[in-house]
Amino acid sequence: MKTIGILTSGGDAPGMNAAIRAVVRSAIYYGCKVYGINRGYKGLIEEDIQEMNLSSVGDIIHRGGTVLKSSRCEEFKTEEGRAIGVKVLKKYGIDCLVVIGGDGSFNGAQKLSELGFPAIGIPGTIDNDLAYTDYTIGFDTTQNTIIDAIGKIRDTSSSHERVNIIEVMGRHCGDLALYAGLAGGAETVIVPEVDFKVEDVCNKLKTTQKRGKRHSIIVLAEGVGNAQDLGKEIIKETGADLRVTVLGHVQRGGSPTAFDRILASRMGVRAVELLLDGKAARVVGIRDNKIIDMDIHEALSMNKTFDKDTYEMVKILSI
Ligand SMILES: Nc1ncnc2c1ncn2[C@@H]1O[C@H](COP(=O)(O)OP(=O)(O)O)[C@@H](O)[C@H]1O
Ligand SMILES: O=P(O)(O)OC[C@H]1O[C@](O)(COP(=O)(O)O)[C@@H](O)[C@@H]1O
Ligand SMILES: [Mg+2]
Repeated sequence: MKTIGILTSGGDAPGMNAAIRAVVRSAIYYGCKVYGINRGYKGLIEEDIQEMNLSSVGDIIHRGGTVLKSSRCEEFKTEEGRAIGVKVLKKYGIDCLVVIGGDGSFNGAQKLSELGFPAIGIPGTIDNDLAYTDYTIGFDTTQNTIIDAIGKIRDTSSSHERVNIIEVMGRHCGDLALYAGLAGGAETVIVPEVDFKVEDVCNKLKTTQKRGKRHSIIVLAEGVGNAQDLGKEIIKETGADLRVTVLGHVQRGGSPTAFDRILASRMGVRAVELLLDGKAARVVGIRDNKIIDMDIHEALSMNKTFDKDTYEMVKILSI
């Protein structure tokens, strides 16, 4: 019988609970013992741990956030911090660890593996910034939250014939801006992966205004820069009546979509199967709708390619 530890780390993401449920329920089904580690690596170092049973994960599949709580923990980036972590895992008799988080959390899991402690990563981040997987848990829900917001802003933007800049999350990855921009019918999408000129944005506004389109939605990825500053430059150049909305943490919450719940469930079960097979230092992902797993070092060394075709398509569809 194996003893599995599970934690959630980094920015929370809708669907993390569905992944926790899948790991706990499938592990118990296969006869394992499961310990939930609260507040990510911070809770590991501080020994904030409890055993989980089938009902610990009851009534959570539909809930956003993470019942295990999450954190960012600087101490775990140090050798000393990780050594404490490994000592605590051993003290509880934990044989292997499931880490649900993003690129940063996976770096932590990789370091644990280098210390000889078996860890498996499940991608939970709204950013969709991991190259080895088509989707991360939470990305779909957040896209839907953003398009809901774009729709509402569009109503007032159209009534007042305004330009609205909507700043969305994604750290250094433009996926949220790009796909939510496409689905929300944005006129302009600005992402960190593609250089842009304020002049081009203004020229587009002038062109569309000439054909009678008086409102415009600009979706800006946070990694590019400040939405207020961009707004000021556009007003200076065009005299537009312009408003800025920074969506912020509303994007991280909410009940996960069916897509994220199903993805999380499939990934959680695969993570447990890997551990039962004695596999370690691997991450779970999805490609072409098939659940895959790969070496964690390999996954983290992959560079994400930006979907330039879709970016060009947004331009064509918004003229
Ligand atoms: N290089 C690293 N070595 C060890 N742990 C790391 C490393 N990078 C990040 N972590 C751990 O993972 C946590 C979450 O990382 P972060 O980048 O904030 O979020 P995410 O995992 O969602 O990308 C960090 O606070 C830290 O505890
Ligand atoms: O929770 P915080 O500290 O406000 O961090 C905000 C950042 O976290 C995210 O929401 C999620 O990023 P991670 O999944 O990498 O933690 C980013 O999109 C955003 O830049
Ligand atoms: Mg990240």
